Amino acid sequence: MDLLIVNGTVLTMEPGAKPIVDGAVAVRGQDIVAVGPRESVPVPAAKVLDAGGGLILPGFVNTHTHLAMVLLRGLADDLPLKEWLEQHIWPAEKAVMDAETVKLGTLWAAVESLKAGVTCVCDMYFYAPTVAEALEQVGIRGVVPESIIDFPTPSCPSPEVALEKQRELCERYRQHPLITPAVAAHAPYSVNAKNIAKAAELAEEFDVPFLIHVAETRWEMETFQKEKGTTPVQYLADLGVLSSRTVAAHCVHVTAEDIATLAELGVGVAANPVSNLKLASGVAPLPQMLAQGVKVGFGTDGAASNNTLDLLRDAQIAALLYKGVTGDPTCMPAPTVAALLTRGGAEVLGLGKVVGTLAVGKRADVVCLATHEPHAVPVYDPESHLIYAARASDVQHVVVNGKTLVENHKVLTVDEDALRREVFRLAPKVRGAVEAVKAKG
Ligand SMILES: CSC[C@H]1O[C@@H](n2cnc3c(O)ncnc32)[C@H](O)[C@@H]1O
Ligand SMILES: [Zn+2]
Repeated sequence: MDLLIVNGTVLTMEPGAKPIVDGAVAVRGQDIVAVGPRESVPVPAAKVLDAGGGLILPGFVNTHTHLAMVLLRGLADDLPLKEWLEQHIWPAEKAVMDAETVKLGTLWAAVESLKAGVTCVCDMYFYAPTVAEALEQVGIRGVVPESIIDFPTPSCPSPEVALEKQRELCERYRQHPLITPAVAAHAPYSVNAKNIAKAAELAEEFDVPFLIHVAETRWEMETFQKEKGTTPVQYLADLGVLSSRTVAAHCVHVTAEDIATLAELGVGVAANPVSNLKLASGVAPLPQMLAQGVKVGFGTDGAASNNTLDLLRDAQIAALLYKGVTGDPTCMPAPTVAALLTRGGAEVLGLGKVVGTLAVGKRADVVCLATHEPHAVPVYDPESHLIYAARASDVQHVVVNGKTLVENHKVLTVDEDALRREVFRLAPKVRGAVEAVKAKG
């Protein structure tokens, strides 16, 4: 055996499975080869990870983020989405996001993600090959698209170039163990129908995820109703671009008919509760979506609107938020939320057969969560603990694709201190560049 993870309660997150007290997970190469009570799991192993009596569970799956935007964290707060994007974020990206900056931002974001228990990220940004290179360097699993918008982006002077780059990426990364190539179109209000259709066709041709922001704000919903006489979801459905490979980020402003359409077409929804709250975009009707059988996972969105990549925090806030808005304490119970954080996210990304639960034959993406700090003692119910008490800082060990990437809170694959120094060095330049752009008007 290559790796044995022992001395913890195993939460497999397989549907209906009970926690395994004093359980173990055995790993050979990239794969889980045994999960069960300690005495049932084969020994010896080349390496043993001791979970210290805590929890052993699948890594969290971040279904929607913009990794390199960690470099814009806290640069524009307390604004609505449209003003935030058009007057602050897009000018900032234009000024600073070259390939080198995206590489640094993505490395830093991957470190933040791993240390928060996230083993799989679905990015949506620019310079996809650079993003993929950074994720491989850290060792985290990723869905990586090149993104199309109807205006020049930091990596593509035109939508045509973006489409070419999307094709090259899909060809280069098919069959990669960690990187799933993908195609992204920014949103139905920023990409015209022809380009959305071309991007979706490419995703279909390569059978890769198709990512798009959908129905994030009231403005988007009202604009579509006024100008096209339909909702953003129906507009995309009528274009024929929604399918089981679609990852629709947000879906805050959706009608009952939209929810039925999302369910019928097998669309995955990446819900971003914290970003939606911070930008005052609204609250996505997740309980209704789940009741109708829509696939749902959680996303942080970028760190410029969250302002962290702590996906556990998104799940925990969601668990409380829906109780608050419905007045029903049984709404979004801990087991449901824990499932969305892991298995649900994997299903949204089309990776449900690969990761999302601890099961024999799946890749070993595993998190060990310490439960000895005062806020974590005692633990009666592991799922309750995860959703109502645990903190990202409890993440002790992280394994991705069978490789130990974090051991005793330390990232092993990259030099965190050196990256921190580089980010500190870059931050004043980012601030300066953004202020210069704003001063120009
Ligand atoms: C082509 S995707 C990257 C693009 O999206 C921008 N972005 C970041 N967060 C959001 C959001 O919540 N809604 C819409 N667009 C967003 C990001 O700044 C990049 O320009
Ligand atoms: Zn987003």
